[in-house]
Amino acid sequence: MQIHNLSETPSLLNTFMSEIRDKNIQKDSMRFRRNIERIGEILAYELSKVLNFSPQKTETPLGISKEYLYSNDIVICSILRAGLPLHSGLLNYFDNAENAFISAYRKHNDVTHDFEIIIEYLTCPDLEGKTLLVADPMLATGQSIYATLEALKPFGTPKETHIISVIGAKDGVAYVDSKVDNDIHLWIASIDEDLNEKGYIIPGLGDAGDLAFGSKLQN
Ligand SMILES: O=P(O)(O)OC[C@H]1O[C@H](OP(=O)(O)OP(=O)(O)O)[C@H](O)[C@@H]1O
Ligand SMILES: O=c1cc[nH]c(=O)[nH]1
Ligand SMILES: [Mg+2]
Repeated sequence: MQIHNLSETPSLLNTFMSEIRDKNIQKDSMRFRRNIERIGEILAYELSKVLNFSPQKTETPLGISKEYLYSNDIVICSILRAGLPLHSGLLNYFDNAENAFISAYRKHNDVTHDFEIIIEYLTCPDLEGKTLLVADPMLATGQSIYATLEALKPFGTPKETHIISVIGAKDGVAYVDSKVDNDIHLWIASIDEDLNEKGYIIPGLGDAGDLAFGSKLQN
């Protein structure tokens, strides 16, 4: 896997990262969602640099300009729920992308303190020859992302695959790296050191789905 860890180069992104992690600022759920969306916009811009570009003529009021425009057919697949604001950010920049949604969530067992990945819903266009972006803000153990990539296989073979995430745990990134092909890209804003016993990223930010959309009853 080709890992692009944007925290290696300090930028404006750090301001948004600091706000989503801050235990007081993150309580403003509208700001939290918008910051995840803004991070999605930055990740979209960064990954756009490795797309395929071809020259196109643009007629200005005064002449002809040559622009290099990307020609990839993009499909954005987001993991519910927490993936939704990240999805919006990506879609803000990739105007004509097709869209897929999957409900790969972690079902916690309060007795064993373990969880399993449950996939109940998946809607996806044809992926054959397309550029697939799989978006989830939190890459903790990496099991949700990996389960999603496996679940998408019957929909066709993408030309290229990019995983888009905001915060990953070192071990989760290593897990995904061990499971996927070398040519898959990971675009991520930060890779944190640890995971706790409940599978939360440390220092991380807490529960991204709850911060964006409110707490849920366990089922
Ligand atoms: O890398 P993993 O260990 O698989 O964990 C990451 C997953 O956990 C979170 O979802 P969660 O189950 O909390 O669902 P939610 O989005 O509905 O809150 C997060 O959004 C990822 O999908
Ligand atoms: O730290 C974590 C891990 C998984 N999901 C989250 O929302 N946060
Ligand atoms: Mg959650």
